[in-house]
Amino acid sequence: MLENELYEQVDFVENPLYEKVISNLLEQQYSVVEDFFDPTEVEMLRNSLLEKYEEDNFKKAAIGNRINEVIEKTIRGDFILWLNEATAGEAEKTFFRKINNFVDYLNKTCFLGILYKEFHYALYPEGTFYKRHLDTFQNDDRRKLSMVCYLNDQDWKPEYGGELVIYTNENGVELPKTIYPFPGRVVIFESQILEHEVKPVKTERLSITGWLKTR
Ligand SMILES: O=C(O)CCC(=O)C(=O)O
Ligand SMILES: [Fe+2]
Repeated sequence: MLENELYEQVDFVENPLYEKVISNLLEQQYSVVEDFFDPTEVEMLRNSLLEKYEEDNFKKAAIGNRINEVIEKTIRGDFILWLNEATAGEAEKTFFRKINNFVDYLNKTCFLGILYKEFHYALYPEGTFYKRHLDTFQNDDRRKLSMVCYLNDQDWKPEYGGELVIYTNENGVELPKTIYPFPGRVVIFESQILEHEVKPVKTERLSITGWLKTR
């Protein structure tokens, strides 16, 4: 037993990327990282998303919880497909391996107690948006951290729109932070604290969005 405990401590390797995310979260309640996934992983996920979208597997995103869903195009206009880890393909398996690794790290270092996760692909067609909201308005206060990974084309330009705007608050003053959905970029933020919105997109915008949840 003692031997095992010792091994567990020796096993722990500090991960600079995850450490950066953690200190960002502590300091400003959100973090933006460019190298959470490598370019081949992003490309695989992007292709998988597009394939599934073309096969018509996506549905119009709703608001409210799963029992009380309302489709409200004046609030959000994206199409989504929930991911199932158990039946995931190669691209999604790789995705979940990394997410699980990250969750383990968070639970070991921050005692966040993340027990569940849920992720969906999202596609915002031209002209769509997601109005300012809090992710816990889905009646799910177990959502602790929101994660978005952008799967846009390599030549994505700021003028294509679809910025994520996070409304931070510094000493009682609201400070909107604009984050462009460049491919491979991952945004992580406190689900219960930070309101945010997706500005109208001028061209199709692709991502994976998900939540790390407590019990
Ligand atoms: O795609 C994004 O940048 C954010 C999406 C979002 O806010 C949501 O799905 O709840
Ligand atoms: Fe959101």
